[in-house]
Amino acid sequence: MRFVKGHGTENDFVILPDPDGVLDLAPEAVARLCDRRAGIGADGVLRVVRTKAAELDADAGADAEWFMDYRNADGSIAEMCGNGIRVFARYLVDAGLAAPGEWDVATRAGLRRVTLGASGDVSVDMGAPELLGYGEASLAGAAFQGRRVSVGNPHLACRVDGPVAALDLSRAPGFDPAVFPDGVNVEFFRSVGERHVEMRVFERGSGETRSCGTGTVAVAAAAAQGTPGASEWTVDVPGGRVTVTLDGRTSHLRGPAVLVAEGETRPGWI
Ligand SMILES: N[C@H](CCC[C@H](N)C(=O)O)C(=O)O
Repeated sequence: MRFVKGHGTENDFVILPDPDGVLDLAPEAVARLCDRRAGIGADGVLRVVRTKAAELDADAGADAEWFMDYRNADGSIAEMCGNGIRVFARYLVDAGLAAPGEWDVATRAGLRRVTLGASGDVSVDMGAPELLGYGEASLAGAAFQGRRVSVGNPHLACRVDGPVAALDLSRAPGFDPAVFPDGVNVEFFRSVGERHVEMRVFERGSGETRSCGTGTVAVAAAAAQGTPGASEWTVDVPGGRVTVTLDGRTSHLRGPAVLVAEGETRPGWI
């Protein structure tokens, strides 16, 4: 099986070109690919399939040639991946399967419009983040209050006072499954300047990652509560820096997308 390895602010992915949708990607296979010791190693898998070859609802990919089939490292399926879609778009242009410019990608959260040149950063219209009320997470017995935000996938954005580097994310944060029946990505963020935050994240299905694109949008939306009009936010994550723009109608995420390597898995390994 041919693969390409890429990352967006060190949130890394195994890209599986599958234009005709012939790969039957079982959760166990995804977990093996993502295993950082026995496999290739990644936070998730991006299967690249033409929408007409994907099992999508009739209208889901009507205006997009490509569907991003995103999987978390544990093999679970998630609705959307903000760093992943940047890497996905960069792969399509690099592989000559799409031209630089602006076009839609189909995802399980709906169409997402990407804008990219022949190289450099990628910008994505991430849709309107939905502030859904409040929730709580716990770390080592301490409770953290946060805003529940949907970016197509579920987030809990918890503001903290001290450096996020001081938090122990070696274990999953606790949360109420009655509030988050489908699980949740938990972000911890602190303001470090005007419209400038730092963040760490414990992702649903992948554990702590160096970055979470949908999470940066959730954090910017939570931090911007009450900020009138459009605002541009700088979000520092352990893996780098992204820019989130909120305009009251939708949100845009802009950041790097790097292709690192490509190869073939050994026959019979997966
Ligand atoms: N773990 C997330 C999906 C990946 C999100 C993250 N890698 C991003 O860049 O948005 C979830 O289960 O909703």
